[in-house]
Amino acid sequence: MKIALVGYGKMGKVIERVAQDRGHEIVAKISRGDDLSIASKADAAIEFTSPDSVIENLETLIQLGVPTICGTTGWNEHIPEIKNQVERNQSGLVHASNFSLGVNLFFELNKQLAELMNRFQEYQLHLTEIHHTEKKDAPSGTALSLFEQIAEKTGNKNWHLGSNSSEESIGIAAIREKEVKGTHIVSYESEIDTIEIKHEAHSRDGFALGAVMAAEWLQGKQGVFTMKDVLGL
Ligand SMILES: NC(=O)C1=CN([C@@H]2O[C@H](COP(=O)(O)OP(=O)(O)OC[C@H]3O[C@@H](n4cnc5c(N)ncnc54)[C@H](O)[C@@H]3O)[C@@H](O)[C@H]2O)C=CC1
Ligand SMILES: O=C(O)C1=N[C@H](C(=O)O)C[C@H](O)C1
Repeated sequence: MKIALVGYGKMGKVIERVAQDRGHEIVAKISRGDDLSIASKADAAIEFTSPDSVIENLETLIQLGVPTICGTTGWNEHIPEIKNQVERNQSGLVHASNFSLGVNLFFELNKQLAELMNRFQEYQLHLTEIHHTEKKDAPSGTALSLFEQIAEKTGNKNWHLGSNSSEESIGIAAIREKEVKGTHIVSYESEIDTIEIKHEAHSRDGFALGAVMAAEWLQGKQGVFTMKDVLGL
């Protein structure tokens, strides 16, 4: 498969290695300010840039009709308008706050735990995410996905940045430390004890492998998908 990398930062570089190991060819490495139309010669574009660039990039890639994988976080409020554009142009898009197999399994555990714990009001829930100091968005896209999964099971509608939750709102602590690839913790705390589930990425390879597998899976498909569709969860 011919792949165009849109964004050649930390993730773009790992995706290049993983894609080449799987026998794919990188036909374009697109940086900020470059002409995106070069991506039209690729079978798939893999977009990992930044929250201020992603919407313009996606709009152009959809118009070019290039099947697109988007890992950039921090644009959830634009999902409905991007979905409309994909449908109008009959193109294909996989987007996910986290492309790793481990986190997508963790998401399933999170939903099951939320359903169980919702019956026990003595436990208070809070979320923690830890990332490297260069990260632009807070909370992380993955933490917001964890929150949305819990909200769907419990009806809890609000979150705020911080480590303490209240009756009305779940606290999401966003911690920034050098070199941390991505750690997410869901904690249920009572006076007596704490129940926690945790996912810790040891490298960026899992995110990159998931993105390349999503590009392989998307070939010949139309519509908007997430990693749940790719993995058949
Ligand atoms: N969904 C997932 O599994 C994962 C998502 N991410 C997300 O991916 C994004 C990128 O992460 P990193 O690679 O760590 O960031 P990074 O800052 O190392 O790399 C981003 C690159 O995109 C470039 N860029 C910015 N605007 C651009 C544009 N308009 N066209 C082309 N290139 C442009 C930047 O100059 C930079 O080189 C972030 O939003 C991050 O949250 C990161 C890891 C996993
Ligand atoms: O910026 C990162 O690095 C990461 N971003 C994603 C997120 O916001 O959830 C996924 C992963 O945790 C790494």
